Amino acid sequence: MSQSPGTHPHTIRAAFRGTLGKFALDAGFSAPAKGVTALFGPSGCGKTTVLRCIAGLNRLADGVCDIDGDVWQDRDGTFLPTHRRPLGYVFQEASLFPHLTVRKNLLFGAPRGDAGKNNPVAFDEVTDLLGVTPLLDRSPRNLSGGERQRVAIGRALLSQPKLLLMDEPLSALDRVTKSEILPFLERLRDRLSLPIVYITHDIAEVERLADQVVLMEKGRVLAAGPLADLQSDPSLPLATARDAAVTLDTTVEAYDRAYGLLTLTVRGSRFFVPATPSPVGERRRIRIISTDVSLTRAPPGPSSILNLSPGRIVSAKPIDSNEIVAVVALGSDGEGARVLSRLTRKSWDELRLGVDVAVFAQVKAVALGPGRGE
Ligand SMILES: Nc1ncnc2c1ncn2[C@@H]1O[C@H](COP(=O)(O)OP(=O)(O)OP(=O)(O)O)[C@@H](O)[C@H]1O
Repeated sequence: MSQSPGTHPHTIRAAFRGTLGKFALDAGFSAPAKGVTALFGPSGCGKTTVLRCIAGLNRLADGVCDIDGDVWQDRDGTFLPTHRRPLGYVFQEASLFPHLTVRKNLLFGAPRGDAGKNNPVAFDEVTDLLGVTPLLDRSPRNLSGGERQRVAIGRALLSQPKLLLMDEPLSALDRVTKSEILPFLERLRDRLSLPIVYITHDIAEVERLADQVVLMEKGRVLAAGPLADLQSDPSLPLATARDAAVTLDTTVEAYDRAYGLLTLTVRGSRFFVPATPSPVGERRRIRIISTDVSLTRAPPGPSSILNLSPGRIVSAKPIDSNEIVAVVALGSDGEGARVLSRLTRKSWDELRLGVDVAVFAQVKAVALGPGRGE
């Protein structure tokens, strides 16, 4: 595999331009080679095509694919065939070998003997992370859809990839099974230092899993960057959507056992959230929906709303003739984490709000609790 001083360690660089049938693709992005990078956009915008180009399954001559310092494709004609690219690929539906046990399915494609001596991903760790240890001696024939998909993810991981590609891995599953698998994917993201490129058209999956997002539309990249940056950019469609939200990665500061409330800190603020106990220092991701955030100009009197933070309006955009979305940077210096507040134009006018105006952002704690923010 070629590695030269001109390459980009710790980075995924992918850019592909060309046509497939009638479809024109001109999509490029760079992202840190760690955590989950979500390719997000409507059906038919080219997400799978980009993933297939990264895998070497589609070949566009005008293409660059540089994964953590290794060049898989370049405009000078470099093009590694798929089997020489150390990647795992998880599809919408798991295709397991029906005549092999779960254990043999998992080990299929795993390096053996000397080649497997220094495997960074250990068998026991993967089966434990994915909760498939009790299934090892079973046949895939009698596994549920969710169990099959967890085995398929395990098999991809045990091939010891440098990059894991996942193409809508939850879309064939029902809502309950999806919500059962999401915590497994969060654990993979948090415990393994393996970059994942994850396709979805479901914003809820992006909010739960993504560290970076590549926003696609009609074969092009609209924007790419850290999830919170894209969510709080009013020029992008995420911020003005009816269900717009920001996700904040917070740290557990305390737990109030008497009231069942976690205190979570984030740059410029802290939030009280109804939740089960979590160890101090643990990372916790919360989701704050734009319609749950209200603004005041002056600190309010006694209120049932537990979460109150000073901040500053940094940008705003009309959604239609009646509603506006404001981006508020939290903290007394107005430099902290950003949240969205969706409000009526009437409130906007009556409070004389505008960019650079100091405000207090309020969020009910119950809006951040189980089933809402968590
Ligand atoms: N090899 C090909 N030849 C012709 N057209 C193609 C080829 N590959 C993809 N396309 C077309 O490119 C477009 C983008 O498809 P792609 O599957 O990448 O979109 P997507 O964003 O992943 O959509 P979905 O979420 O529905 O899977 C589609 O119109 C598809 O028909």
